[in-house]
Amino acid sequence: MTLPGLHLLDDIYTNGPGLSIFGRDVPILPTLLAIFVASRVVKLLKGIREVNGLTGFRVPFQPYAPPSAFLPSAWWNITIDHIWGWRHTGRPTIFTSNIEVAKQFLAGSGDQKASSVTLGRSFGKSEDGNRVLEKWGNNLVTAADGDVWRKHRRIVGPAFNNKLYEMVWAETLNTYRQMETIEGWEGKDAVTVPAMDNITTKLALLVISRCGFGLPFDWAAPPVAPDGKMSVQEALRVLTKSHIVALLMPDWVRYLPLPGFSKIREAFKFFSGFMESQIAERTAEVRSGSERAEERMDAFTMIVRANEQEEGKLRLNDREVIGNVFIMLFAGHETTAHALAATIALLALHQDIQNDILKQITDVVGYERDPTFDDYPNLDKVLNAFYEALRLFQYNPRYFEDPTAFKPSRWASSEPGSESRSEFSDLSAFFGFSIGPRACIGRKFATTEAVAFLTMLLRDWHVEPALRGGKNGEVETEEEWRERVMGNPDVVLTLCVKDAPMRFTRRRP
Ligand code: HEM
Repeated sequence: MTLPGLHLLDDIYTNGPGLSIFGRDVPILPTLLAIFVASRVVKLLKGIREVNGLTGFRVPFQPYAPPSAFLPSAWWNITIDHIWGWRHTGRPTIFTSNIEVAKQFLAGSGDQKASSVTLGRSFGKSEDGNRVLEKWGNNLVTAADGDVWRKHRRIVGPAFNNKLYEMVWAETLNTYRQMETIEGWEGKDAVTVPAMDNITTKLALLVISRCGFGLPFDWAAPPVAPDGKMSVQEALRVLTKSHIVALLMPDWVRYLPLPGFSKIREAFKFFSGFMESQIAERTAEVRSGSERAEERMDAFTMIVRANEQEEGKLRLNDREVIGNVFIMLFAGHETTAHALAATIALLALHQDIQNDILKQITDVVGYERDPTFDDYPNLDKVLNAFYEALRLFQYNPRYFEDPTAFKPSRWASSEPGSESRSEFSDLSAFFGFSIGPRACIGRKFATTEAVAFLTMLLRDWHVEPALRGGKNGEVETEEEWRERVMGNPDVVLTLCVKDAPMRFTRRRP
């Protein structure tokens, strides 16, 4: 290949790894490095110009994307740990805890054009940062362009309706019961769970599998299908567990002979084929107007159904359908699981709040029947605890009095029983699900699951921290437990509490 003045491959093939630029021999690696550095500097300067020199961080790489994700957190490299480290500062930057600034970015149309009025450019989603989430196909989360986003939202939006939330409620109750049976809680007066997150992660995976994908998985996962191959449930589990590797690494890395990679490879291949066959099956069902298609209320089938009603450019192709179904797993699984584990850990540390919530549960539902989705608006104290646990990763004292305190009551409204009361009639200070048109589409999915699970769990079990015994028979204090479990969260896809050891004592026979 010959470019004017640059004879790159010619030289590598004929003279070894040298490079000739304008007739001069230069070493290849330093030259490529210099080109890379120069390109980053140009990008950085362009970025600073686009924000009109707004003060803030000047970093050479897109946070969370490679190579930033693999480099240590430092003043020149922003990672998720960085944001956690600043949680008390409330300092306005591009990574901001200032709600007014955030609103300028997030309010407006899907591509956030409104922000351009103030900041001199369109602040859409970052293509670099989101590319890793497109492994399975373009989707709602990654769509950077407003028209593309609207196309996805038109198809995916209708799937998030009350029928889906009723299904989420019912499946959460089913999963709770399976958990009690299979984890051996039944018939016991007390149970110790070494890591709460393991339970909530499994719960969230099963609920999303059933309600998002329409796959009726069980708590007891058979790793091998009857034909001896990897089961669908096992493939999904492997993909979920390995998603950081799977997402951040280029595809070819999966083919390296490294431990565990053959399983990831097998799961990827297996699940891609499985999803394609599922699309074909569901499309055929929807087209034939079969009873089965009418009965299915899962998000996947609803997306296929909505897509069937579109034509031409407005239709999603198969890869985009898979992308949208799969993104629910990444957007809705860990997030819900970690927030739930944190809520349970915080309730264990605040017995008074736990008792107050229990009182509401028993007043609304009693002990004789299962809670139903109709109870959801009246279980606002349960929901507020979940919101407050999410807020504890957002500490700006300008908006929250006593910001480090766990106070679910700060979200209470004066109108008991109204649907809006726990849905933040005053949304202005709550950013847990983001705001504006790109806010979380799965918010009610997550809150429905959380309220159903917490209602069942807290009605049956009293929750407290499982304190660790020391060498000389000393037992750690609750404060030490809190610091150990919650003081320095892990970063997986999102922030999460460390393994939270919990003790559950049965409240009634
Ligand atoms: C506690 C649980 C959850 C939290 C804290 C959460 C948080 C968020 C946040 C902050 C965003 C905005 C992201 C951005 O601007 O880049 C978002 C978007 C999104 N979330 Fe969630 N989420 C949760 C649960 C779910 C669930 C259960 C689902 C699906 C079943 C889901 C699906 C999505 C999707 C598809 C988007 C993109 C929306 C769009 O761009 O139009 N999330 N979520």
